[in-house]
Amino acid sequence: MRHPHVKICGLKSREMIDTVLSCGGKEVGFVHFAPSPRHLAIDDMAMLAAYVGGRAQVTIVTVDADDATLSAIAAKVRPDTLQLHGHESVERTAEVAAMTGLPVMKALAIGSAEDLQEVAKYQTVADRLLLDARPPKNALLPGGNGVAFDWSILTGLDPKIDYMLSGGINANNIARALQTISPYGLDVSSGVESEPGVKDAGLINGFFSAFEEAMHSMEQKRAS
Ligand SMILES: O=C(O)c1ccccc1NCC(=O)[C@H](O)[C@H](O)COP(=O)(O)O
Repeated sequence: MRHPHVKICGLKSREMIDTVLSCGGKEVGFVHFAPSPRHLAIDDMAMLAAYVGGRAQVTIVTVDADDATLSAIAAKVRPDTLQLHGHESVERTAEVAAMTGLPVMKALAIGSAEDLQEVAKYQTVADRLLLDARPPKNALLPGGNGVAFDWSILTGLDPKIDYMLSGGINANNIARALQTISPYGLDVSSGVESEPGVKDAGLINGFFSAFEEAMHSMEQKRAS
């Protein structure tokens, strides 16, 4: 049984990075998208990435960013992964990977079984896929909205395709998510916030406890 790797996204401070690392988080995400309450300037992301210092993977979230922005992120922040969370086409995704030389994670919105066709297209050019909920109507952000989708849709996915599950995951639903599907990674943001953009150490600890408990009880069930 695989033990998914957890990414906590939208971190903005050293203190919260420390909390995530002490809980066993393997990846941290910084958001570079001005309308987001989690937005960070490139220099601030570079400072926090240096603070992480290889203790976890660093992923930078961008939304339809231009070449100059992506090049500046690659040069100054030097993340492990660039997350493309906008309407980047298959061609643009390949272009960004070639231009920056960085592994690219393409976020795809999932709302129905038809959306799995997009997964098949993008998995040929993206190093990783993040399967997220469709943003609610009139949402200002394409991600980080705290909404979940029907995870059972993903049971129709080719089992050879690795993906990170995202969208509305929290301490209360993580057990159900893991009973439904087996992603290689989990991505959490709003579920560990006290208000949009404000991470909460208690909620981060609570999420990791619920995650480990869910894994433990599934492993015990398998063994019995
Ligand atoms: O989090 C944001 O503010 C954000 C803004 C613009 C594009 C993407 C954004 N977040 C991307 C993420 O990877 C989130 O962690 C993911 O959508 C899950 O968020 P949530 O449903 O809040 O857990």
